[in-house]
Amino acid sequence: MSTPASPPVPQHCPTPRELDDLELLVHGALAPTTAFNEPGSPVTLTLPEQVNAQAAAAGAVELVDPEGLPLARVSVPGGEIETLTHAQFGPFRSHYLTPRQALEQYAGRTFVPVDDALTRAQLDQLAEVGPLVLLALVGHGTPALSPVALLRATLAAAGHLPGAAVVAVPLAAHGDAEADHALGHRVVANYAGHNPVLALSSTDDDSEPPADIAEIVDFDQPTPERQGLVLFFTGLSGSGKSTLARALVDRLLEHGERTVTTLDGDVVRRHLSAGLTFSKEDRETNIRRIGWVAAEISRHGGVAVCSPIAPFDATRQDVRAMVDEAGGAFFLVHVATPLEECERRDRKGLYAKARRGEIPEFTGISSPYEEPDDADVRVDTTGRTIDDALDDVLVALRDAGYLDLTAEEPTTAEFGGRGASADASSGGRVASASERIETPAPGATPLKVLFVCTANICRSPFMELVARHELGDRTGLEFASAGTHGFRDSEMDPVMADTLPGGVAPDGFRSRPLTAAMVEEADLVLTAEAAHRTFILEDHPGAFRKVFTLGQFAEATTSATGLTGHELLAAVAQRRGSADPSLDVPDPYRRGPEGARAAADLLTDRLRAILTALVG
Ligand SMILES: Nc1ncnc2c1ncn2[C@@H]1O[C@H](COP(=O)(O)OS(=O)(=O)O)[C@@H](OP(=O)(O)O)[C@H]1O
Ligand SMILES: Nc1ncnc2c1ncn2[C@@H]1O[C@H](COP(=O)(O)OP(=O)(O)O)[C@@H](O)[C@H]1O
Repeated sequence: MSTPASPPVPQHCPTPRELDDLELLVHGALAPTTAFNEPGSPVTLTLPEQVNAQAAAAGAVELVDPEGLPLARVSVPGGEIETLTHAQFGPFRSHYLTPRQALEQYAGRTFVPVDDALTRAQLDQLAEVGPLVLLALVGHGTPALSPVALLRATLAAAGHLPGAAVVAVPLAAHGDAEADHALGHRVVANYAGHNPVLALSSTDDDSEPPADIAEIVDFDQPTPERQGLVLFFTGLSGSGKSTLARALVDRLLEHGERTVTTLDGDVVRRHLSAGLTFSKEDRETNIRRIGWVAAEISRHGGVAVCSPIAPFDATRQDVRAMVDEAGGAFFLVHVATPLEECERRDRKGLYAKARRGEIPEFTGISSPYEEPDDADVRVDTTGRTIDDALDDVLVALRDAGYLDLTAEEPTTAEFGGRGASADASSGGRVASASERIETPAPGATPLKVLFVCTANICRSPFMELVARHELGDRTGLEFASAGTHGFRDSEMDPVMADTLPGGVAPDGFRSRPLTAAMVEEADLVLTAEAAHRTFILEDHPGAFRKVFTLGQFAEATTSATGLTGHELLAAVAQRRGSADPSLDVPDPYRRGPEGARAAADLLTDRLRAILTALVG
């Protein structure tokens, strides 16, 4: 009879703190402690419930590094360690010695524990001591500098102390100052053996590190203007997350000093999280993916603007921790528009469907939304303009010391010349902003205007045909149109065509879907609705200076009197208002002759204002 197979030993990747502890344990640096979870010891290993159950059944767990390399087998219960592989990767790996190796190589030297960048005064103190080993205490959670920066700074310090060696010791922080102090003593004593240990005198306030070390510190601790930043909007569907995030991204792009990545809930679900459902588990996966990408962006000093619902507090905390670990700052905006208002807006008709039971697990209706109590700012958008609501976010961002985007948009030189005010502090930005905009002489090149609606059969052909009729080609303006979801080669909708003014025939017109080349080629893109503008900017964020809704552009031109053509475009690009959906021209398709007439009137009014402004 064959014996039953023993259950497989589960694998587990420990936290960075536990990995550091593992390395010290297998190096004998924590002697006499040689195992995890000894009574009263801060050196603990916590296994997730499921792994723990499997490990208990198998009698052990295999600890792997983040890439899956098996490092050690740990008995469960017991915590005794059998080494499988020593850690092989990580910056400056060759400096990670065991106490035994350090003692063999550096017998007779003075051992100096280092947990911060050394100052000139400390270097002067050490220069008197003789042969040294600098023990860089570079475990996870080092308070002053990141582990790799502390090691770099210690290596740089060794460059100031002829003959000094550097040994890296992954002594992590365990969140208990007293226990960590005792642990530090023990580890240093194990490395130093019988050799002398020198505790550095606490840093003299006036003494700074030398320039090469200061540079390493600066790089590791970027000023708020250079630190990566994750702006995370959370709130119910329809609360205004995407709208505010989009407006904020515009401001960031206008500011021009940061790289910006947008991670909108809907957009992420079409790409990064395609296929995920709205179950609690899938929502958590979705948010952790967003958090992971955002954290990586922040690691490299970028700004990530995220706007998912993110209904669960624990997942938002996970994202905060990921960003924190990556050295970025996490700024949480709670778009706290109440459910009643979101449901009243119901832009996508989803609340109505959810109420009818057609969408299960709909946030706020049949799935929970946990309100954050750790938001940096809380904005209820009810009854407020987008600019007004955005202002709350901008003020909070400024007051928290991250970014100041509250200043008026920089004014162009052209506007300045016409009496608009630009204070001295924004002078530099005025110049750079106007330099970025190409303003060819009026008349030098035709100005290409592209009208966009959904299917390119009602509103956008109306605009194209009427604009051409009113102005013709003689004014140096060219008109075209396309649809965000347009069919190819359809005729203009006959009901809408009936509203065309006398003398304008729809005969030769055929619809076409919008392409990237069309957006690229146009000098000005005018959309019927804010949603069309959003659609375009999602794929062409850099086009934000030339894509406007018709209503938005018409409003903006009223304050740019005296300018025409390309100059007018440049000016509006600088000081445009928001794409407020209340300025949209609603879709007349299948709304009968009355709907068509209403749309035609609205379009004609706005078009006249715009054409008059463009040609002067
Ligand atoms: N069941 C259910 N519950 C909530 N929302 C739903 C649901 N089904 C589809 N949608 C649409 O998906 C958008 C929310 O996706 P998110 O990825 O932001 O949600 S989550 O953070 O994973 O909970 C959300 O978009 P926003 O309105 O932009 O928030 C909805 O349009
Ligand atoms: N002050 C405001 N801030 C943001 N959105 C507003 C505001 N007032 C009205 N709205 C409207 O509310 C809707 C919010 O939709 P959206 O930004 O897509 O929300 P979410 O991304 O949270 O689902 C938009 O139609 C927007 O125009």
